[in-house]
Amino acid sequence: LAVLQEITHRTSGKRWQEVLLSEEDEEEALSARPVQIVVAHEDDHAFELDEAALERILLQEHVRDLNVVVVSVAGAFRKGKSFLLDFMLRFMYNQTSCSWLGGHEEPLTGFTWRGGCERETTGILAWSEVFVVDKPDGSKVAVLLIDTQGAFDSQSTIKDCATLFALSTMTSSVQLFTEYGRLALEEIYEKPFQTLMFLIRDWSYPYEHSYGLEGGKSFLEKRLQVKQNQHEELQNVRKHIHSCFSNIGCFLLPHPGLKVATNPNFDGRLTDIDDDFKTELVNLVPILLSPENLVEKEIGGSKVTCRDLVQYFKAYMKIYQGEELPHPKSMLQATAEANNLAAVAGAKDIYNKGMEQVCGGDKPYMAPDQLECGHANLLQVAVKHFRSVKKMGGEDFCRCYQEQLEAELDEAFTNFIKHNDGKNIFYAARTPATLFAVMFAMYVASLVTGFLGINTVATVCNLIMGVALAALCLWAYVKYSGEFREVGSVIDQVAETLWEQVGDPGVEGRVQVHTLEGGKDNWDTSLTTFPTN
Ligand SMILES: Nc1nc2c(ncn2[C@@H]2O[C@H](COP(=O)(O)OP(=O)(O)OP(=O)(O)O)[C@@H](O)[C@H]2O)c(=O)[nH]1
Ligand SMILES: [Mg+2]
Repeated sequence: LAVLQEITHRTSGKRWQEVLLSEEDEEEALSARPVQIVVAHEDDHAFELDEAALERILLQEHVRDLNVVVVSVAGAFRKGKSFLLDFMLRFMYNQTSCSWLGGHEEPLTGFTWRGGCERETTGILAWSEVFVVDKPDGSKVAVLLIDTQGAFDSQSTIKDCATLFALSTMTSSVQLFTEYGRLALEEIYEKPFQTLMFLIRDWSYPYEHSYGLEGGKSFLEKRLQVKQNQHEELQNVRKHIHSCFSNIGCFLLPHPGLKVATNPNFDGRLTDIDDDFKTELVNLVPILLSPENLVEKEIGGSKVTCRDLVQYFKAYMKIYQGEELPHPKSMLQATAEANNLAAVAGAKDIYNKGMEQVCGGDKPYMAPDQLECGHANLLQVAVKHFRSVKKMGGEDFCRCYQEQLEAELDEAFTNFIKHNDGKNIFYAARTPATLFAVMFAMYVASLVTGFLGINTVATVCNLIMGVALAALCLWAYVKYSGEFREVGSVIDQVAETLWEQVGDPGVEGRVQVHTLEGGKDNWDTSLTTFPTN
């Protein structure tokens, strides 16, 4: 569920306090701390995705295949976004307890927050621990909390703000967001975004609209009404918002009290916060985060897993690298691209897991034709999975990615073959056997030529025998110690070439043919005896 975005709005002379938009997004975490996943470079106003940090969080074994619920907070700077997120963290850590709000004297920690008028959070941060939650329907989901740089501060350009909004909420500036939503609608006929929650802080008119969700609902209905005499742009924004989100809500939060707002020594402890605020906070956070209310992130009508989310992040980040704000169409294209890449990653995972079962590291050597058979089956399963995932971008676009998938699986198969061959002790013994054979041949040759009196040839034979012996000793040392591995592989290569020239070309031939022919579903096992080339 929920991205929260603050916007300040003035209508009919009244200040519409800070509004926090809540929507559904993405992410998860590692060892309980905020991790910078998008770094903001101040000098050139560029943003950079820390892919490694993102992957460390999202590709953890226990969460990567779970559908993700991303709760991210976006909005104007200095409005208490990080502060609010820290209460969400408290809920996530203690949700079974009714006193999840924490001890009265406990300072508030988690995402860094502070008082003052200078901005604090820059770029985008994710909580390193991804929470795994059991939903009432029995499914498990991964919940990721995200904090974003505040908008409209004195150092950021409009593009910076729009980029961050768009990245964290996939919506950012209303124009970009609604426009994107409209394009996505044309293609998939479903609402592209899930939940949008406006959170209005410091609400001072409870006598007109009461605090909480109900008051927020009546207030929002009034504000989102489309009226005939409204400017067309205002009308469009209102219509678009409804057509883009499956669920729109609004929550009115009271002022937290003067200590929170003005005391420089305030450290977040509950005793310093007004009771009204705490009461409403206890109502608000479960609306966003309790298991029955968690809404999984969907893109193009399909639920997104943590693994998929990495692809989406990369794709969206890429299109924001340019000088200009991206056209909504390129955002849609990026979504289609990430859609397909995510499906490729999922299919590859199925293949790799399946192959691990068939011929993983702890499995003994298996006959090449059985291995090929396993590969052909899993290739089919993986491609079927890829095709069954709902994707945007059309058939031709999808076909390119299917080809990419098939090529990558063939490459993976080549590695599985090598790995399997490595388990064959006869295969492993090829180098010493060849060297022994060379030594023996040279020994016999030197004896014969010495007997016949052709001493030069005999000397050369002896020399070659000596070289082969030295190579054998060196090879044995490399294999034993693991040092000078390059020298070891040169010796292996030379021995392999000799083996191919004189010995059985079958094994190597099979590997070679594979690389050339890989990808065919109905593998012809008779290829195993094809000669090299
Ligand atoms: N008036 C008011 N102040 C609040 C509220 N919530 C938090 N604050 C205060 O707002 C100040 C800023 O909090 P932060 O959480 O650092 O704000 P932020 O939006 O993350 O700020 P940036 O990271 O700079 O964008 C702190 O002093 C909080 O005590 C609220 O609901 N109303
Ligand atoms: Mg902050």
